[in-house]
Amino acid sequence: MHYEIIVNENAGNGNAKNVWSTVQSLLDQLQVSYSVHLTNHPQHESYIANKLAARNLTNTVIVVVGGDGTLHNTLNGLQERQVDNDQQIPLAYIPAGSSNNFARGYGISMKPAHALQQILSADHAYQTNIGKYTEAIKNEHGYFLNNIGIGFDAAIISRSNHPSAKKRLNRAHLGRFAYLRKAIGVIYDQQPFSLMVQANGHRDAYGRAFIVVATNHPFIGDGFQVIDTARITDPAIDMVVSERKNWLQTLWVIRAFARGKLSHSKWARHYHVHKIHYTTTSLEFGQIDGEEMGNRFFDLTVSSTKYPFYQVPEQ
Ligand SMILES: Nc1ncnc2c1ncn2[C@@H]1O[C@H](COP(=O)(O)OP(=O)(O)OP(=O)(O)O)[C@@H](O)[C@H]1O
Repeated sequence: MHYEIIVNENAGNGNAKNVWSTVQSLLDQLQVSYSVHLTNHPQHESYIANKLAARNLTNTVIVVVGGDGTLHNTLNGLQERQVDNDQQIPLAYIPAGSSNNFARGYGISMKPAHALQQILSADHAYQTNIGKYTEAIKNEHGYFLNNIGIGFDAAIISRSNHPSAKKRLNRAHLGRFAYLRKAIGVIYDQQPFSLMVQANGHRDAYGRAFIVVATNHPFIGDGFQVIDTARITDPAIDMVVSERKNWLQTLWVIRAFARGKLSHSKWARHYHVHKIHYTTTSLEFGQIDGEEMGNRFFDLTVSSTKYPFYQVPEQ
């Protein structure tokens, strides 16, 4: 097996550089066949992946060393070229970002040497559920590994991506704390919005939506569980919608979110479906796998598909 390795050394506030150094010395020691591609600007991984897919590689695994954003962009860069499922080059992942939610959802060790072992010991690709979306207003389509959120969580990401804030708080290892602190700020600023959801032949109208997250597994933000029962092994899409009624109820919702119990709350609606369509009628923040989608209108259809991962999941 040959490994094409895409490394975003900037991920995890630069921690990915150390991770890559550990992984590289192990690969050299074990005399593994590999090539490395270091990214040097945002989205570069998408371009590299696209070029690799054009080469119709066989007996090759594409390994991403970075965070959820680097993995997301790599997957989408590959899929732009890979029309047929039998062309798909398997992926693998060594977490080196700040959140690493896909690693939590799939069962990949946070220890680089162990994550590498999960790759090198694999003897087949694991067909893994991933999310698929189309957005009708901007005529976009793509894939996600973790989640798509509109409103609350996306507004938090937009704030957290302010470079000074993220670096300062991550350096102090206050990722989860920072996330919740931003959440309080977002509650002050964010207006509830109208949302129409169609699933299983039913239509639900929400007048004061606030949290809208479709997810492939439980994890979001800095390791919070948005829907604790969601499983990557389940091909269904889980989505939670929570409305904002008043201050007390909103704080209760945030408390449930922080404790990983939001989807069980009487203030949230949990969908567990194969396909879901939803629209907003106002400009809202969106995020996909922690990457900003911008402030925009949404007309989304979300379902699931599969992608091969050449990595043994941890139990
Ligand atoms: N060389 C680079 N310099 C700056 N940004 C880069 C570079 N290479 C990739 N990027 C961009 O960095 C962004 C964030 O990467 P990523 O999400 O992997 O790291 P992270 O934010 O630290 O981790 P996580 O999402 O797990 O919290 C992505 O949008 C990616 O395109």
